[in-house]
Amino acid sequence: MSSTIGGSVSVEFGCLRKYEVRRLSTRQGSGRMLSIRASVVSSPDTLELSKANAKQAEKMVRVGVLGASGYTGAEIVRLLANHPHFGITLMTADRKAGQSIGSVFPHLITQDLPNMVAVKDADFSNVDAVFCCLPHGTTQEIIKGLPKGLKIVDLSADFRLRDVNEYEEWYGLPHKASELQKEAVYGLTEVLRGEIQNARLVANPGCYPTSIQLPLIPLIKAHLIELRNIIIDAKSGVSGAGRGAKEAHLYTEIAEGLHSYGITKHRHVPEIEQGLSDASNSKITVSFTPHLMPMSRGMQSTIYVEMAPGVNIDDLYEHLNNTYQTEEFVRLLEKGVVPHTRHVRGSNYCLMNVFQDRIPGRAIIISVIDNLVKGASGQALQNLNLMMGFPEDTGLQYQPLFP
Ligand SMILES: NC(=O)C1=CN([C@@H]2O[C@H](COP(=O)(O)OP(=O)(O)OC[C@H]3O[C@@H](n4cnc5c(N)ncnc54)[C@H](OP(=O)(O)O)[C@@H]3O)[C@@H](O)[C@H]2O)C=CC1
Ligand SMILES: CC(=O)N[C@@H](CCC(=O)OP(=O)(O)O)C(=O)O
Repeated sequence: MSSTIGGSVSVEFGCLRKYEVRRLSTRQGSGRMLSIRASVVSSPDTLELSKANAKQAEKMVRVGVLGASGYTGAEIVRLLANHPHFGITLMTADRKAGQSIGSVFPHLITQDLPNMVAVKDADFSNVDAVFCCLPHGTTQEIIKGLPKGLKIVDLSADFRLRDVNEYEEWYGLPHKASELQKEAVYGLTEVLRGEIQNARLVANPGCYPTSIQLPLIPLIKAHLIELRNIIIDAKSGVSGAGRGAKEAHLYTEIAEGLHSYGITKHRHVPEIEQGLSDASNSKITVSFTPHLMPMSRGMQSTIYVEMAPGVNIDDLYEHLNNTYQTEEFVRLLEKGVVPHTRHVRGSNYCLMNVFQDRIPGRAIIISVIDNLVKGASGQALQNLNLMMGFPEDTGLQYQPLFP
């Protein structure tokens, strides 16, 4: 069905048409080009191959989207429209059970999909893998009851913290599936892809922790920054809070203003500290303050760090550049260029850059993602691609929507 040779992927659908997607990498500069060629395959050998491909196509991965009527669920459905190997066979909703996806999300009307059902009525016999896009707390109970053979990518926070006591402390709920917690792999793709490939249950990272850990983990591992006094000022679009109606997220509460929330006690603190502490083999604590921005999607983390003795801003830049040189979805911008949330909108990219502070020895890191894509559904798809043995960028070649 698909093969990867160097930078090219060739995909055959059914038996006759062959698409070749070739990525031309010009990483010296920052550009890359994508060329797509379609041709008719006709030699006897390729006809045999096509029959095999048709068989393989029958084995399309059957995907369930639990919570398809929410923002991250809808984003999974949008991304999967472009996926050659994954087909949606099941979608669930709670209040909106029984409805079609097009009635809940008219932008998805073009997709021919089954109506959403309640989880209790869901038939998992025709599902190989699920994206679980449900509120935390509910998720543990539901995942516990799923058939054992299913691959699961959970977008909620329920399996991200290894220590279930810490989960209880920060989420205010006892963990109800501690056995499953032991097998969960944290899904920060660029950092843990080896483990993710072999996982059955992946805990997809939170949006803030994704934007924060991607720049900090390589710098910590290379001892380029001090482990103390890490200060993170982060801002999110309102879709980060989900689609459920809440007074705090009314237009009148959000528009024409900006406010911080969760000061000193946001539930992403232990997740961020867990990832950074793993990278340093010592306990790291951070100051983290999130803010709500009057925009629908997008996230920026501005991170203030102290450089290690003898380290300068060029060392930070060169190290991040080397680390992410071969990564599709994480890019360091050219020196001096400021990443904006608009530069990643609708895409799975994380863009970042580092700047010398006017205070000697300090650096400022800026990292941007789309909270619904790299911060949720895009990274989830990247992970399921790996778990199912496909190139991790399959179905994720969306360029950012700009301006
Ligand atoms: N939004 C974001 O940017 C990010 C979100 N996440 C996490 O992903 C998960 C989903 O988030 P998001 O899509 O924003 O949330 P939404 O509130 O938009 O959607 C929640 C979904 O879960 C369904 N649901 C709610 N309660 C239940 C229940 N008791 N049983 C079964 N289904 C239920 C809802 O159904 P219905 O609509 O029919 O009531 C809906 O489909 C959450 O855990 C969130 O924390 C992670 C990273 C980023
Ligand atoms: C704007 C907003 O409210 N954002 C959410 C985080 C979104 C996210 O990543 O959430 P999970 O950890 O639940 O997956 C919050 O601050 O709680």
